[in-house]
Amino acid sequence: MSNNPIYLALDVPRLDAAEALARKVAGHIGGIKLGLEFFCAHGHHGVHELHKLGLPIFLDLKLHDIPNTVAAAMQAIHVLEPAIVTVHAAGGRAMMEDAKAAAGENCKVVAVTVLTSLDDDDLTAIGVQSDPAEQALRLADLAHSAGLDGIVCSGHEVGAVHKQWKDGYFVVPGLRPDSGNGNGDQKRIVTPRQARDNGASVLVIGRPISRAEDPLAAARAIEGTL
Ligand SMILES: O=C(O)c1cc(=O)[nH]c(=O)n1[C@@H]1O[C@H](COP(=O)(O)O)[C@@H](O)[C@H]1O
Repeated sequence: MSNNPIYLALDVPRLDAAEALARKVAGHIGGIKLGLEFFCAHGHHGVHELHKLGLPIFLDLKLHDIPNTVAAAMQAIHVLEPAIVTVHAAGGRAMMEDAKAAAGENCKVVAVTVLTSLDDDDLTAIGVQSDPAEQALRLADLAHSAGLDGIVCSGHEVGAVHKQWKDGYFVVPGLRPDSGNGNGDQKRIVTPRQARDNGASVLVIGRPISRAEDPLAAARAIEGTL
């Protein structure tokens, strides 16, 4: 497996376009992240097609349901041999324990803590009194004690989480290489280099590569900053 921490988020609607993009930048990424948009549109077939590139697949399904349902969903994706799968930490300890127990032996299960699209006000609006940093730490603790491999958080929190969970596996999205890139819907952003320096294991990058005028040049440039 490559040491390159960049996982390209293939949030593009067409399968042929997703394949072409991944093929173009394959030498400058360490894996491919297939999320809800991709999976809802292309399902197992799409994942099988992308496997042909020979890169590790991160299946970002953000599972969040009762433990029995999440465990069954984990079993249903075994055949896709994902390297990483996401669940929501807010699903609770039992859900995370059952998700991990149902996962394949070589599959890391990581828990989303606080989405990078949320800020303090958004948390208040959903009844969370803590700020994103406190909430991410609390949910990281819960994920750790439930036996998960790691968590998903922003580059702002990953340093503190890393301090208390030394051998955790930390997935960091919400990355923008420079101020020229629009933040879009992301509210808690850092640069890929900052995330790496703060202890990220995986850097999830989508639009800064997929929407770049020249995706290959963008991927190369980001890789060069690490
Ligand atoms: O689990 C994720 O990957 C994820 C968690 C999170 O808190 N924020 C977040 O942006 N993501 C994903 O990371 C990717 C970020 O995409 P860009 O903002 O285009 O780089 C998307 O595929 C999101 O679904």
